[in-house]
Amino acid sequence: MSKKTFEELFTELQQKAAGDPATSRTAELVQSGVHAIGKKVVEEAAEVWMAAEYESDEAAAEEISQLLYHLQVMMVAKGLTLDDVYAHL
Ligand SMILES: N=c1c2ncn([C@@H]3O[C@H](COP(=O)(O)OP(=O)(O)OP(=O)(O)O)[C@@H](O)[C@H]3O)c2ncn1[C@@H]1O[C@H](COP(=O)(O)O)[C@@H](O)[C@H]1O
Repeated sequence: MSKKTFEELFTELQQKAAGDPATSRTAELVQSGVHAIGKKVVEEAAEVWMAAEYESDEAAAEEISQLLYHLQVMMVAKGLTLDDVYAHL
């Protein structure tokens, strides 16, 4: 299992965003644009809900990680930083 913090993942995604879509899912998603990323955010959010209600804690944790990943991709695509978001916490 790979382990990284939320902040470490965000730094990695910022670097990957301008990379090769053939080898980076992040680059592929960022190039596909906010509309396509938004659909993934909604899809992953629904999967979090279903896993939390009907599946194991491990499955819920995995779906939550995928939602956090796609939220970060949206932030990168929009040019938002962690501080932009943390300002509202
Ligand atoms: N944490 C993630 C991560 N979480 C989820 N995903 C992607 O989200 C997908 C999960 O969504 P789905 O189950 O809907 O997958 P899918 O059905 O194939 O998606 P669609 O193509 O059909 O939309 C996974 O298959 C991955 O492609 C992630 N892709 C990358 N990362 C991390 O991001 C970093 C950069 O990755 P690359 O940009 O690929 O180099 C690395 O540290 C990765 O570990």
